[in-house]
Amino acid sequence: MHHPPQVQFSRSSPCRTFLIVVGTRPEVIKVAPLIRRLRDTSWARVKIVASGQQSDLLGQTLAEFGLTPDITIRHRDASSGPAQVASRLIQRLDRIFVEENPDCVIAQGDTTTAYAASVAAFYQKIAYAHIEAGLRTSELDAPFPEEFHRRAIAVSATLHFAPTSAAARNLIDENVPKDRVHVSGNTVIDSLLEVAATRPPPPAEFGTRRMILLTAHRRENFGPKLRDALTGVRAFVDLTPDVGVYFPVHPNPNARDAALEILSGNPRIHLVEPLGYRDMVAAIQNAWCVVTDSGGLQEEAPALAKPVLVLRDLTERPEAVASGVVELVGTSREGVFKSLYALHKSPAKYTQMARPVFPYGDGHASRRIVDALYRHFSTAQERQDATIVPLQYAS
Ligand SMILES: CC(=O)N[C@@H]1[C@@H](OP(=O)(O)OP(=O)(O)OC[C@H]2O[C@@H](n3ccc(=O)[nH]c3=O)[C@H](O)[C@@H]2O)O[C@H](CO)[C@@H](O)[C@@H]1O
Repeated sequence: MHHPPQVQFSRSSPCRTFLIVVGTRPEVIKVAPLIRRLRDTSWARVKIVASGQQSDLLGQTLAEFGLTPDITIRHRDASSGPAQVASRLIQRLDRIFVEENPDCVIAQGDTTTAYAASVAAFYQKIAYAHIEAGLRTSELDAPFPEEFHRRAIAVSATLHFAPTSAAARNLIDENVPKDRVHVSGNTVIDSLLEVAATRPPPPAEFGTRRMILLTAHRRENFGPKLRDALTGVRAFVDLTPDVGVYFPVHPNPNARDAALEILSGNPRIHLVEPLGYRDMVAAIQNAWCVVTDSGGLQEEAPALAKPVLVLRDLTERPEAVASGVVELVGTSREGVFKSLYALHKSPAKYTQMARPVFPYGDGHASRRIVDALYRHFSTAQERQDATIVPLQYAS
């Protein structure tokens, strides 16, 4: 990955307008550093559209990052299946895109919001920049419906910002033109390193025990798979007195009900409300290991040298698995129990998995994206007028 030059733009450059569409907590965490960098330029006008895909978590995360949406989509219809949300959003975003007439729509990841924004942008012939492009599992329905969203977005996006070279290769293999694919790193590492550097204090319940930081809310795990996986965690913790669990429980009732039923009643297991990002980073930094089905945590925990056991059979993030710091353990009770037991029993295994690795970025992804956006959306004359100042990077 090369370090991009910092571009100082000519004062005479007219602005380009970017509409950034977000709908969920992880999208906000991942676009916040990009919004800040774009707003720091003299040539980009940025507007935030909050899609309302998530209600509370979206608002809380925007507030934590000091972001105020310029446009908020409110949903009178409470039905929340992907088809209902996608169809409502395509219509609403279409109208917004006509009214705002941006030069480019930017969206992140694989949510219904990112997908609906790509369809609406396509119909209005507006450029679409996809952040975190090219992640793929080999199965269209795992994760569901996110894998479909990613693949569909790639068909119509104008610019594809891939976090890794493997993700870029996936896109090129799908015939995305090479010059539209940029390996930027994942912007989540920009957010993570910035917050981690402030050394936020650990949550009160952490104490001195070895704490498992647990999160689980993937739609394809809801039901028996999630219950099995949580039962494996419970059995391990009941048998291992020096271990505890810290579980910020997702508000989705499918996740919440299973968590309360299976994990309540052990004083070493703490079920807590979703954490703000600062508290979450502190929890990762102070955890013994992370057990999760989340995508973001597979990217963050390796950078903070924490072993990750993934409650899935497949991952679109093979890089950290290949480094030996992330293990796919599936969702069977025995599999989850055995993996935790092995990590606890073998200091050599733990040391091998508790190494800092950075396959997903170096904290400078947003700079690379801003630089590529400038190169794409400026004219040759504007570029000629601009002064290019190489950035000094800390080693
Ligand atoms: C299928 C898949 O992998 N899709 C992913 C999915 O996101 P996810 O699975 O990563 O979603 P979550 O687990 O909800 O969020 C994670 C983030 O939230 C932080 N966090 C968590 C709990 C908490 O209490 N407080 C917090 O602050 C945590 O540290 C992390 O940064 O959609 C994204 C958007 O498109 C995609 O990028 C991404 O591929």
